[in-house]
Amino acid sequence: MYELKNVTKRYARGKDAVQALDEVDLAIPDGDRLVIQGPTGGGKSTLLQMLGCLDRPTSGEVFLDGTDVTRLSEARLTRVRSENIGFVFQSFNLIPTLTAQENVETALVPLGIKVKERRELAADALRSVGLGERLGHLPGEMSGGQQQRVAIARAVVKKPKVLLADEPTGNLDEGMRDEIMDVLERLWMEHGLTFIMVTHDSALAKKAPRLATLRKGRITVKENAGA
Ligand SMILES: Nc1ncnc2c1ncn2[C@@H]1O[C@H](COP(=O)(O)OP(=O)(O)OP(=O)(O)O)[C@@H](O)[C@H]1O
Repeated sequence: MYELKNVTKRYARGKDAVQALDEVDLAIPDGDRLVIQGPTGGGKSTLLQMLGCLDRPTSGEVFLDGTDVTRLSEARLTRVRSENIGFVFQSFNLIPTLTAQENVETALVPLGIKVKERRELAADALRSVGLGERLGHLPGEMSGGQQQRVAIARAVVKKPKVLLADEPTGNLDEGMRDEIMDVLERLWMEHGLTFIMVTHDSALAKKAPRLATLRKGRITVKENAGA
């Protein structure tokens, strides 16, 4: 469960400041599926960074399961992130010299899981996204859709509570977009994840049960009865 209270984020830009988030209040219950959209520069990625504990607000509070994460030390914040939060980005961010299995394993290293178990968990996660035959492939030997599935396996292998996705289909053609969304929706249903996705894709936004729109750092949220 997330609760954002009065979250403001300002970035310094030369002598000026950019207000990327402007007094955002937002509650996200466990197991929610929330899509965030809005014009470019509206603050979507900044909001995702706050939710992902990748950055701190200039002011305001971000509660994750009752703890104000803005007050945690860097070390505790890193721990919260590596245990609870999986990320999927538009650019798959895989390590090109590591195999699919090794890429997925990297998410388990900070959790102190032993090598043998890491390998097994990574293989299971890759099978769950339909890549059981590709464990030893390098990213460069896979299609964009397959690389994104590796990135999804890496995000969910630690069984996080929360999955954050920033334009996960932005680099993919339409066929692959549907394939990736099917994988994400299945994982959301199977694992009871809280799934928060930024997308410019209005077809995907229409399917979301809850839709947040960010414009000039200000948020509005509406339930999507048609989804
Ligand atoms: N690290 C930074 N330093 C300075 N300004 C930043 C930084 N990150 C974001 N901004 C500014 O904050 C505002 C919000 O940016 P953000 O990336 O959150 O928007 P967005 O809605 O994700 O945009 P897009 O759809 O183009 O990805 C923009 O004006 C952007 O230029």
